[in-house]
Amino acid sequence: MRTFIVKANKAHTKADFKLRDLPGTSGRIDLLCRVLNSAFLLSYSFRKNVRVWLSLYGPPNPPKAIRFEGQEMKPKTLNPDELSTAKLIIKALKVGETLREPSKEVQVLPGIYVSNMTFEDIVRRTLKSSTLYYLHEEGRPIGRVNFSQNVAFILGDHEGLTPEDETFLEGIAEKVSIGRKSYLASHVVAYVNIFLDSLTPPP
Ligand SMILES: C[S@@+](CC[C@H](N)C(=O)[O-])C[C@H]1O[C@@H](n2cnc3c(N)ncnc32)[C@H](O)[C@@H]1O
Repeated sequence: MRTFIVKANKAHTKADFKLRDLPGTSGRIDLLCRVLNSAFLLSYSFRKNVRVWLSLYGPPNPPKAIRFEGQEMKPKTLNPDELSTAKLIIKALKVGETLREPSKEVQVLPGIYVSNMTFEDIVRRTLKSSTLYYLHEEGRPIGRVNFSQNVAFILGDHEGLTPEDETFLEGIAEKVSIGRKSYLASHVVAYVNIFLDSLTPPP
């Protein structure tokens, strides 16, 4: 299983943004749509062995967590275009508006869940079943890491993680780098997926 956790510190936690101006009005939910695309979509098929957590901390009701579970999602739920993916996030945020409990998850569609879980909740839950890595430009080169079966990768949004996020991750997530340049979050996810594919012999 591969898990990607994106900490999106500015991403809106209510569907109060304009679909036709996602970058300007949503706290960069456009970036999250592209991450989902890179995490799940193959040409003509879909990665069932992937889970994505979007950890949203923007206004007005942080935190919100949206979990996408590849094993449960119907392949046609996620399409390559950004707008239809943004509509899935909007649906999740609308369902999440009624949630009061801190950690109860509610199903939005098969394989898509929303909750009020914090970034720390997500990380602690993931640690129970996966080795955790923090994707960072200055980390250990990805080619020198021995990956186990269940791996989880944390990455930031357009502004990266905060110093507080980084302090929390110290000692629990090794920093791993795909190169010294700062790449787009969606490109990083695509690269990690393709790199991990290359470690597994074809069936
Ligand atoms: C667009 S980058 C953020 C850049 C931002 N200026 C910063 O200071 O973090 C989004 C995320 O992609 C990941 N990332 C970007 N380049 C990377 C690299 N070369 N190796 C590993 N992860 C990278 C990091 O997790 C980063 O937070």
